[in-house]
Amino acid sequence: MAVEALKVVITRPVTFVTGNAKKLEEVRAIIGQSIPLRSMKIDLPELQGEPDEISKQKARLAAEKVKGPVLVEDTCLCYNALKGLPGPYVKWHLDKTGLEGLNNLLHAYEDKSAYALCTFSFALDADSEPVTFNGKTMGKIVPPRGPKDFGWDPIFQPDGYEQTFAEMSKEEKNKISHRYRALSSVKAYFAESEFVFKTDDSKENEQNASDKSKKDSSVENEKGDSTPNNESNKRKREDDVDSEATEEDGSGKKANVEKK
Ligand SMILES: O=c1nc[nH]c2c1ncn2[C@H]1C[C@H](O)[C@@H](COP(=O)(O)OP(=O)(O)OP(=O)(O)O)O1
Ligand SMILES: [Mg+2]
Repeated sequence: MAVEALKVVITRPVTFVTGNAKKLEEVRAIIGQSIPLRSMKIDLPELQGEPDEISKQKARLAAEKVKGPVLVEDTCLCYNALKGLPGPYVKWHLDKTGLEGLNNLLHAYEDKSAYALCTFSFALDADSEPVTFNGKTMGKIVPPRGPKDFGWDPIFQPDGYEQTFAEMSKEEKNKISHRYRALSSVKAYFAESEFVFKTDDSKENEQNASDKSKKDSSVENEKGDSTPNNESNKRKREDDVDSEATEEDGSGKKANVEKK
């Protein structure tokens, strides 16, 4: 039948590939059960270019490693006075100069307005062209306020709010964030798509999810954790995904997509 013929059966959950445990936490909270999702910690290269291209390229690299359907995202913090910079390079600025440095970048400018931009890409497999989804939240850059457990949250105050992202509850941030907005489009895409998930390891995913969220919240700020292969890691950032969510999660399984 014509309708049947358009369906694409996906027999493995979508693998969200990230090295950042805080992102993963938010993605899980926002996506809920709407898309079968597992996670894998791979530190994909920090690429250069326009946000959509960076995100698409991340998806291609992730799909090559996972050999199955993947979701990735790249996050930018864009200052209007600096024509969108630091943008995708915010991670380096944060790592090298911290929140104060990110704030001082705007010292010479009146205009403190900025936006947070999240760009997700989904790739069915390494040979498929990734599909991209954007979400943007407008705000301004302020001196740091609130807990410092996730990136530049303490210096970003969204428009219409007196609190920075860091000062808000997770629930509140997840209702208005760049990530939430981009994921709304991701969810709509899957809801309207021809994809039918027939995964048989949903139990395993639930297990992964609850294990990880427990660990993520308990390892913050801790250095030198006890993960066996961690000794050679130079510095484990507080927002790294727990290395337990390793490549073991998804590799070694066979073809995941079959067209009807
Ligand atoms: O909602 C957010 N609130 C505050 N800070 C955030 C947020 N989302 C990402 N960030 C930080 C993490 C990194 O310093 C940079 C984005 O870089 P980005 O390459 O996308 O993230 P990442 O390398 O940590 O993880 P991934 O392995 O998914 O690439 O902004
Ligand atoms: Mg990255």
